[in-house]
Order: sequence, then structure tokens, then C-alpha cells
Amino acid sequence: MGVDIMLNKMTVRDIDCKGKRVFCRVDFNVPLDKEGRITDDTRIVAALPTIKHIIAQGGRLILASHLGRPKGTPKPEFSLAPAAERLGQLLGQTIGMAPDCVGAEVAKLVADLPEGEVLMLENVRFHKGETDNDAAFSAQLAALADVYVNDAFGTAHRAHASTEGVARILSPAVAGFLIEKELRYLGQAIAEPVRPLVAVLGGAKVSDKLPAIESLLEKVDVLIIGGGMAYTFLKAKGYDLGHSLIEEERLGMAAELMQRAATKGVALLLPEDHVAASEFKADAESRICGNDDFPAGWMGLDIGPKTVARFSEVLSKAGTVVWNGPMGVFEFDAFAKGTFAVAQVLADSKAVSIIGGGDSAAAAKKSGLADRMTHISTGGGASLEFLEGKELPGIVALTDK
Ligand SMILES: Nc1ncnc2c1ncn2[C@@H]1O[C@H](COP(=O)(O)OP(=O)(O)O)[C@@H](O)[C@H]1O
Ligand SMILES: O=C(OP(=O)(O)O)[C@H](O)COP(=O)(O)O
Repeated sequence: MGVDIMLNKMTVRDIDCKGKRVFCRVDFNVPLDKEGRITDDTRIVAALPTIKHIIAQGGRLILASHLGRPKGTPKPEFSLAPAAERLGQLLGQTIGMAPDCVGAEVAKLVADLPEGEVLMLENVRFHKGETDNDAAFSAQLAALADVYVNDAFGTAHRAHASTEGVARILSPAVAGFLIEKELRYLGQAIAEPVRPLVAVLGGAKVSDKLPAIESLLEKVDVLIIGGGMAYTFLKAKGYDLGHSLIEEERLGMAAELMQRAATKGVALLLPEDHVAASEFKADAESRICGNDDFPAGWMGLDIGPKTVARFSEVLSKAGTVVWNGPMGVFEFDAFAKGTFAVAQVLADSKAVSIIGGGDSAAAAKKSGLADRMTHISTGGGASLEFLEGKELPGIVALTDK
């Protein structure tokens, strides 16, 4: 899928929202701390242009999102109430918070929703039908509204009920401004990238993002793997990395990918050293170690100084860098150095820098260098799949012009 697809899709500019019930899927999957406070509101801020546009037109705005992976049952820690509250602060108006996303009580709240007002539905993933893209659940969501707007770029790679199913029922189904902007930036960056093109992968969604590597190897000159993603590769090379994040069932795939990179002549860089910790805690005992002397039972929570130096050297020579997934558990200050070091090299270089992912965006912001990047995408998996050339179901399902 290329950026051209957007030329054929209707956008929020093409519809009149006045008096209409507008179902707008956003990605408010924001990071929260243990007390349930939002630690980074980038994704909420990014949806504001579309939200403000619908409100200004006098639309009756129904916002839907997921948060985390509650696996089909209501869990209070995954409530969207904090996101609704933050949105209210940003807009300077009260946002209604529904107790659920479907059902009679929600239908009543929608029926009573005045023009220019906003109702936030509760987490769509509190229902299994969401991730199953269940037809009956999609129909229940669709029954709430007249038109559909998708501005959830971060979730556009998921064919779920609120991203794909509803778009197949409500007409028109249009794209919001964020989706439009993301595709424009990402499309430009990869159409004819300034080379060398370097991809940096990290983070924790290993099995989700590992398959992307196969097609990335067709496009990039260098692939750097750090963060939680690296340990499955290092284990596949035979190293013992204690209790680090390792996806045992993906070891074969990791080995194959390393083989493929070698055959294609793509340099694949893995960490040479680590900041290992005795446990997964902000103030855990920690130690720098190599791949060969990893302390038994410990876990790697950041890349070490030698790795930072090696990655920095390669990155400083890049023409374009696509970065997805932090280099360590940057939420803990003791394990944030690797991630911040990579952000610093990108900030200091002339390379086109594209950062993707909710946590990666949060890390870039925390580093204080976010405004020195070319583009920070609100989607990690979504931007990767787009860069791979895959179709994003949440966009494909929208109405053609
Ligand atoms: N070595 C590691 N071990 C465990 N978790 C890690 C490690 N490195 C990074 N992470 C975690 O990865 C998470 C982000 O992963 P992911 O969701 O894939 O990124 P993004 O949201 O940017 O797409 C962060 O919460 C971070 O703490
Ligand atoms: O945070 C997200 O993706 P990302 O971590 O790849 O950026 C999106 O909200 C999608 O969430 P999901 O990967 O649980 O479907």
C-alpha cells in the first residue's frame, strides 16, 4: 500500500457533520503510570484537529478507542476515563464518559448528546467482539451513529470491529486529519529514501513486529535491533541471557532472519553489551555485562555503553532512519540511557528521522528532543506495516471518493 490510497479515500473534509452522530475511532492507547495517570498525551493531542473540526461543524461526536490489551473483559485499570478527562482539559469542555461502548444506556447517552458535544465510549476491547471483528458487535457500534471517521492511525493495521467492521457498515466512512498526515509523511520518507536507510527496532512487542523484519530487509541498508526485541535474536545465536524478554517460539524465525540478512548483504547489528538488572524494578541492582558474561537469572533492561557507541557510529552516517521501539525500559531512569542516546544522535544528525510507536513517541518526548525529529508517528506497528508496503485494513475499509 502506498500513500496513493489516500487520494482515493474520502476524508473528514468531504462530509458535513452538522447535527450528525459521528462515530470517530481514535487511538487513545496512551501510557499510564501505576496510579492511572497519563504519562504521555501525544496521541490525544494528535487527534485534536479532527475532533475540533467535527465539534466546530456541530457534529455530535462519539469517540471510540481501545486502551491496552484487556482481552475482552472490563478491567478498571484499562478505562478510558483518564483519556476523556485529559481531552476535556485540552478542549476546555466537559467530555461525557459512557459506562460501556454498546448497549441501551450508551444509546440513550448518544440520543441525548447535543450538537458540538463529545461522548467518550468506554474501552472497545472490554468486548471480545472488538478484536474478533465480530459482525454483530460491529453492527451494535454502528447503530450508535450516522457517519464514521477513522483517525486511529496507531490501530489502522488491526482489522477490528471499531477500525474495520464499522467502516464496512456506516456510510460514508472517512479518514481524519491525523491518518492523512501520517500517510503523507511516511509515504514521502520511504518513496525515495535518502540512503543509507537504517531501521532501528526495539521495544517489547516482539512477536507482533518480528514478521516486519522480513520485508524491511528488502528495503534497508542496515538493521539495528535493540531493546526487548534483541534478546530473541541473541538467544537464537546461542547466548544465555537469563530472564531477559525472550520469545522462545520465535527463535527459529529470528535465526532465519539473521541468515536472510547475511544472504542479502544487509548489516544486522545486535547489542554487544547490556545494562542487566536483578529484577524488573526502577531501583533494581544493575550491572553492565556482555553477551558472554550475562549474570544468571538477571534481565537486560537497556543496551550497554559499547552498544550505544556502535549504534551511534552507524546512525550518524545514515541518510534516513526509521526507528520503532525503545532501546530499553526508558520508563525507569536507570534504563533510559540507550534510548536517549539514540534520540540524541538522530537530533544531532541531518538524517531524515521517522519515529513510530506510542512508547517510542513518549520516549522521544521524555528525551526532550522530539521537536528535532523529522516526524514522530503515533503508530508503531501501523507505521512499520505501512513502510513494509502492507495494506492497512482500517484505511482500506474507508469509502472511496
Ligand atoms: N529490554 C527490555 N525488556 C523489557 N521491556 C523492554 C525492553 N526494552 C524496551 N522495553 C519496553 O518496550 C516497551 C515499548 O514497546 P513497543 O510497544 O513495542 O513500542 P512502541 O509503543 O513504541 O511501538 C516500553 O514500555 C519499554 O519499557
Ligand atoms: O500502541 C499501539 O501500537 P504500537 O505499540 O505498535 O504503537 C496501538 O494502540 C495498537 O495497539 P495493539 O498493538 O495492542 O493493537
